[in-house]
Amino acid sequence: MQHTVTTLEVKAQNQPETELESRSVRVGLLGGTFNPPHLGHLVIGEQVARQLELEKVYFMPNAIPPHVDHKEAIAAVDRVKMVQAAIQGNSLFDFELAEVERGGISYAYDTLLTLVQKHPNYEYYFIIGADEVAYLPTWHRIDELMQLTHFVGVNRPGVSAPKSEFPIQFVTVPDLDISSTDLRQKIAHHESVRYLVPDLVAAYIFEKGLYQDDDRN
Ligand SMILES: Nc1ncnc2c1ncn2[C@@H]1O[C@H](COP(=O)(O)OP(=O)(O)OP(=O)(O)O)[C@@H](O)[C@H]1O
Ligand SMILES: O=C(O)c1ccc[n+]([C@@H]2O[C@H](COP(=O)([O-])O)[C@@H](O)[C@H]2O)c1
Repeated sequence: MQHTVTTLEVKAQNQPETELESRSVRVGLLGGTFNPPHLGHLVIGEQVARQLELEKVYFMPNAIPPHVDHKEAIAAVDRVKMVQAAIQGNSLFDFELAEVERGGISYAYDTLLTLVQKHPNYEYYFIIGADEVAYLPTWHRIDELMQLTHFVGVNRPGVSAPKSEFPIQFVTVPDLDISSTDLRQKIAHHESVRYLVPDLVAAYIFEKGLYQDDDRN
């Protein structure tokens, strides 16, 4: 069963919302399952924010990723807490809980409709890895989604240079060959994940005993 987060215990950690609300702002959105979040996510968030001069990058854990054959992720509450731990200390980073609070399959189109209504002065840049760029044509209501957000593609090791029929902006980031899948396997096999995930995320994983069971990874 997928759990949803119904209460938001932690307020946005950085700039007060009121300050951002009063002017037009370019913000990044890094959607993901974050099962678990890792250094690859942080590097792409930082690089895109700096290179495109975004004011914030919102890390947005999904509820159920819209893939037919996805493996069940761990509880949303754990993924949210790991994301919050991962982004600590970077004033460019914040988090967005629209998808876990909504629950169900997290179609980006539904999310952006809500976010654009909530923050009419935000210009969104949805960040996706090269692996996801190829699937963009299959995204739910992609043509309408393109009217609600820009897309930013970033390179990812092992994935050939992506091309897209859509007007995507590409940003080059340092290659980090890290994936959540690989991390889950490493943890189950008692291999080191140090310097692959932030220390606070590793501490959370081991305190909660996450990803120990190989069958669920
Ligand atoms: N090392 C990386 N380099 C570039 N992009 C990445 C990297 N890791 C993740 N991304 C991108 O970040 C977004 C969120 O990723 P996600 O949470 O699914 O992590 P993941 O490592 O791809 O997970 P999994 O291995 O479980 O599929 C996706 O658009 C993905 O392509
Ligand atoms: O809206 C869609 O149809 C859609 C299809 C595939 C992926 N996404 C989103 O893209 C982000 C990256 O996906 P994933 O599976 O790599 O974590 C995440 O926020 C997903 O919810 C969205």
